[in-house]
This record gives sequence, C-alpha cells and structure tokens, in this order.
Amino acid sequence: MTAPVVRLLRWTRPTRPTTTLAVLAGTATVCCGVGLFATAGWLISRAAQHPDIAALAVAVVAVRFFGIGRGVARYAERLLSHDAAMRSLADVRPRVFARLVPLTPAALPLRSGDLLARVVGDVDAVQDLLVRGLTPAVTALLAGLAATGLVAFLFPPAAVLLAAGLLLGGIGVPALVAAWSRRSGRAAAEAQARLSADVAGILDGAADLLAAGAAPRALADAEAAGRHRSRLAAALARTGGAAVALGVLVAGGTVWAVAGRAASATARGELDPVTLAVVLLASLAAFEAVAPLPAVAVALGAAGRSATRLFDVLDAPIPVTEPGVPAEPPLGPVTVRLSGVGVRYAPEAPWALDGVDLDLPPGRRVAVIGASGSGKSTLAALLFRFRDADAGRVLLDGRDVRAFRTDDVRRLIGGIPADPHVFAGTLQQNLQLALPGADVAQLEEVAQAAGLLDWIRSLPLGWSTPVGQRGSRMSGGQRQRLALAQALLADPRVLVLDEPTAHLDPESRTAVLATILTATAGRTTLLVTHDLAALPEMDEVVVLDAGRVAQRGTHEELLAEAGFYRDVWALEA
Ligand SMILES: Nc1ncnc2c1ncn2[C@@H]1O[C@H](COP(=O)(O)OP(=O)(O)OP(=O)(O)O)[C@@H](O)[C@H]1O
Repeated sequence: MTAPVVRLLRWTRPTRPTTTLAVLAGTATVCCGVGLFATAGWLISRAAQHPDIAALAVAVVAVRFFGIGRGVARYAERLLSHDAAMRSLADVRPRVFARLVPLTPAALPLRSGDLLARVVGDVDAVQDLLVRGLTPAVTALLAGLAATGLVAFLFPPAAVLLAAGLLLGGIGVPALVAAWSRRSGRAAAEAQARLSADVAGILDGAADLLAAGAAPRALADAEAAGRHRSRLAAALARTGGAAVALGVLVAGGTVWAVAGRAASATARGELDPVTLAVVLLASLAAFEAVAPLPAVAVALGAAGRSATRLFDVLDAPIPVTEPGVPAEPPLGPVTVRLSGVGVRYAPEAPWALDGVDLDLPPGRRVAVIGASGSGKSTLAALLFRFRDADAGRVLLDGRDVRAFRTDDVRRLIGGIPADPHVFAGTLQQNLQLALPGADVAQLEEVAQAAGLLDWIRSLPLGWSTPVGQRGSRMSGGQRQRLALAQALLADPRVLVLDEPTAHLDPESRTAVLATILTATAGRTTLLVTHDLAALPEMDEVVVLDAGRVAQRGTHEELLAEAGFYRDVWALEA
C-alpha cells in the first residue's frame, strides 16, 4: 500500500515543472547567499592588505551581483512554489469532491464538522507539502552540496567539518524534531477534528440544546476541547522553537570548528588569511540551506497525517458501483421490480431488508408501512440508489440497475428522501435545484400542485424570499410542500416519497397528504408512510416487519386478514 503522502504527491504531478523551477530558484538563493558571504569575506580581508583598487573591482561587482541575485532568486522561489501549490490545490479539490460524491450519502460515517475539516483543511496539506516540505528539502540538498563543494575546493579539511555539521543540522536535528512532534502533532490534529465536529454539532443542534437547557454544558465542552487543542498547539510550537535553537547551536558549533581548523592551518602557513575568511563566511552562509529543515520535518509529518486522514475518507468502500459500459436508460414509462432483495449495513449486522419482492409497473401506487426500524427507509434508499442491494436484484425494465449510470437511474427514480434538506437560499433557488433553468410558469405550476403558491404569493419578496439555514424561516409543513414541489418539478418516472408527512402536526399532515394523493394520481409512486389515511387510495400496501414482507395487498384485502395492518387500523379507530 502506497503511503498516503506519496499518493497525495502524485496528484501534484501536473505542477512538477513549476516545482522544479522553484527548487532551482531556492538553490540559487542559498548559493547567492554563500557567494555573497564568500566574496564579501574575500573583499574585506583582501582590502585590509591595501592592494591596488583595480584588484578589488571584480569582487565589488560580484558582491553586488550576489546581493541582488539573492533577492531576485528568493522572490522567484516564493512565486513559483506558491504558484505550484495553489494550482495543485485547485486541481486536487475537484478530485477530492469527485471521489466524495459516490460516497454520499450512504458511506460518509463521519460527523459533518470532522468531514469538513478533512476535505477543506487536510486538502491544504498539499500546499504545505510543496511549499514547506518538498521544495525546501530538495533545495537544502542541492545548496548544501554546492556550498560543501566550494569549501572543499578552497580547503578540504574544512569541508569535512562543514559536511558533518550540515548533516547533523539537516538530518539529525529534523529527525529529532520529527520524533518529538509526532505524538503531539497527531494529538493536535485529532483535537482539531474533534473541536470542528463539536462546533458544527452545536451550531446544528443549537435549538435542541437551548430547549433542553444543555447549551451551557455543550459550550463548556467545546471550550475545554478548544483549550486542549491550544495546549497541544503550544507544545508543537515549543518543539519548533527548540528545533530552531538546536539548529543555531549546530551551525555555531560547526563554524567554530571550521574556524579552529582553518586558523591553525593559517598559523602553520598552509592557508592564506584571505581564504580563511572566505572559508569561514561560506561555511556560515551554508547553514541557510538547512535552517528550514526542522520545520520541514514538522510540515511533512503534518502533511502525512493530513493525507492519511483524507484517504481514510476517500478510500471508504463506494456503496454504489458504476458500470464500465453503462446501458442506455430506457425511454418512456419504466417498470421497477425488486427481486429477493436483501440489504445489511455491516457484514455481521442483521438484514435490514431480507428477501423483499416488489413490483412497480407504470402508474401503480404502492405504499410501504411497518414499525419503526422495519426497513422502509432502506427500501427507499435502494430505489434512490444511495446504496446497492447485498442480495437479490433491483431491476429497471428488466435490467439490473447496476447496468445503468447512477445519475441516469436517479433521473428516472426520484422524489423526497427522508428528512429532505432545504438550502439557505431563496425559495426559487431551492425549487430550481430540482430542474435548473425552470421558468416561473413551471415553478408556479408545481408550487400550485404542492399547495405552496398562495403562501409564496402572499410574501412581500415572493419567490425571492430567503428561507434561512435549513429552511428555518419556513414551517414544517411548508418545508415538506417545498420538497414535494421539487419532486414534482424533477418529474421522475418513478416517484419515491419517504415519509413526506414526517414531523407535521395532524392538520398539516392531512393537508399535505391530500396534496400528495392528488399530485401522484396516475404516477408510478412508492410512498413510505406512517399515515393510514393515504392507504385506502393505494393500489397495493406492503407491510414490512424486520426487513421482510409480512403482508401485502389492497386496503380491503389486508383489513380482511388478521395481522399488523388490521391491528394498526383498530388502534387508529
Ligand atoms: N446507516 C445505517 N447504518 C447502520 N444501520 C442502519 C443504518 N440505517 C438503518 N439502519 C438499520 O437498518 C434497519 C432498518 O432501518 P430503516 O431506517 O430502513 O427503518 P425504517 O422502517 O425506515 O424506520 P423509521 O420508520 O423509524 O424511519 C434498522 O434496524 C436500522 O437500525
């Protein structure tokens, strides 16, 4: 299994030429620094010998060249590495979302805050990987080699000391820092995910928390999580600080060692004093190459953790498979048939649906009822193609649905899922989600059918009325009617309505149900419901019990036999 960080790196392949240029610019920066120090050292020490001014002219020009070149190269390196990182990010985000889409909604096991942290924050690891990880690491290697080569050319014994110091500062210290920060880094990432999830949970459930008087405790918990995260971040920062100090110590120690060795060679007359200055200052400047490496170790560790967390989500098994060569979706009215269908949510879990048969020919309306947990929503999810059957087959005009593209199936079979979502836009924007580009006449027609039009016309802003987060400015009945209007506007050939009157008061429930019965007349419909009032109108009623079909037939047939159906009617009466 390839390491997640390597997989993430592969995704940045298109920007590799820019990254290579950034590395070369970074190397040029450090080399200019070494050149600047070396020529400045040569200039000062040579000037002290009062030579002819002409002898110094080249060095003066070189100092200027390296001084200006260093700034220009640094600017180019920043520009190129950030350009590569931003372009990689722009490239990686759509890939992540494309991988996320087939997992939705059935295979996203995470809390939404945590998921958000992963697909937004952890994707940013790409940027850190390139700008703070890879580019400085390769730059350090190239520039370190160049600087050591220069010193080796001037005074080989000093180069040995310099190479040892650079290895210690460039590998030893970063390795130490990586080991120190591994645990706190992982804990900080986990604490950040927990904090994001807590905050998202509090925002989502604010009304319930307030109503239950649980808000202060939830806030205190989130605050504690925030403090915990800050403590871990501070520990990481301390590690980073200690690494910088250690790096400076190694650089200072190496320069002292080089100075001692070179000075004794000068005293013995083996090295002229001007070269001594050059060797000393070049060695000092060489450490600019390895100075960022402890931070690189921390950044690479964090990027690795981010990549792991990201691929944890992206590698989740996809609940619906796409065919290699998709079949053409059928034209005209379709028949949906379930044949011995079984679904289980985990290999060892009990079957949520077990050997279910169902026939939905064009124009037929079938209701599915049953106790809570009997598998009704699972059946609807199967038809929406949120997941595939683990046993048996779902057939569309006689062909397995897996032969068609998921999007095609969803265009043919659609409706109202359990707990339909209302987006924080206007009424028009929400309704148009079902059919982008629908004109006002179309919107008004379905709004009329869903019993929404009079209310919308009474609003000062009409269709442009903002509905608030999750439709908070609408009543429960209006939200359900909006969902119905969306389903009617999308006009799928098979309409699946999963408890469209859930959470409504008896009055709105009766009204919405009446609307549904009128709107679905003559349409192929599967209605999952707890409402008995709709059942006499249905062509067939299927009673589910622990995932199995316990009873099926028309209202009259089922009333005539002993069982769940007659019992619930008796209870209702
Ligand atoms: N995502 C899931 N992961 C694991 N188990 C699940 C999941 N969704 C449903 N189940 C289980 O599958 C069974 C059927 O659930 P389902 O939601 O289909 O029932 P339901 O009849 O729609 O219930 P209700 O009337 O309360 O909505 C239940 O035992 C439930 O716990």
